[in-house]
Amino acid sequence: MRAPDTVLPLEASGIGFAVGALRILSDVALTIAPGAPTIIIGPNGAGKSVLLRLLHGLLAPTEGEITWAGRNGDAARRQAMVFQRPVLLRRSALANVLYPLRLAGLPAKEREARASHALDLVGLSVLADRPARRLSGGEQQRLALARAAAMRPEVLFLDEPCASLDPGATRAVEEIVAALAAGGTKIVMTTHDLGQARRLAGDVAFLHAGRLREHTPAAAFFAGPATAEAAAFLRGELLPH
Ligand SMILES: Nc1ncnc2c1ncn2[C@@H]1O[C@H](COP(=O)(O)OP(=O)(O)OP(=O)(O)O)[C@@H](O)[C@H]1O
Repeated sequence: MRAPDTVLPLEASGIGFAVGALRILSDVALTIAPGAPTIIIGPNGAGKSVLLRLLHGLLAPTEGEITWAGRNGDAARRQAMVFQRPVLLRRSALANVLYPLRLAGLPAKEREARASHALDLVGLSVLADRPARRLSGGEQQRLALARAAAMRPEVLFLDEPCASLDPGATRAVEEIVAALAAGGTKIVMTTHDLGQARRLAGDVAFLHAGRLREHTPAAAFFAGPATAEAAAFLRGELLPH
């Protein structure tokens, strides 16, 4: 059950990110509300990963501000992120899921119940004792999702979670993402895969050249994007920066 003290909506107001003279994101205003997944799409180099890292708090914006439920500051305990290439400990799959739960100070019984449930959710219960780094790429990504899910985040950021996975492993990850979303976790995810965006998105944020060009409900976006750039992107055309 969702705690009443939600950290959503997450609001980015006029955020920008620059490294020296290099401007990576400009003037992004985006509200992330509870509900079906928010999918961030756009061409290579558009700034999708940087935007996700800013929202997650791994990077600090050089302009503008980010608030969680109208408050400034750290909502770190209520959100988690899974990266394109999961970083796993040299331990068993189960130990990888248990580790952050221990760091969070949860009692042993709770840790074990959550880890077992999370491994079950991603279909890895039978591989619980296998060294995590010996799992296949798809299994490692599912394990990373289990580890994040076990923390019961309200918001889960996923940066291209299927980038190096084959279609079968991709479908498996999508099913987990859909199950988490159905259970009330707010998913915010970047992807290159338009089919995946169509399958999962409640709303779509389209980034191009460091600017947020559209943020609309998915059905409206795919039926007819409002900008010429998004229309060209959907047609598979290369976009100039
Ligand atoms: N710390 C940094 N210093 C300098 N440039 C950076 C830094 N982080 C990102 N960039 C640049 O900012 C731009 C946006 O990067 P980002 O990874 O967000 O793009 P993306 O939309 O996720 O692209 P892709 O689809 O290829 O993963 C790129 O040109 C990248 O090289």
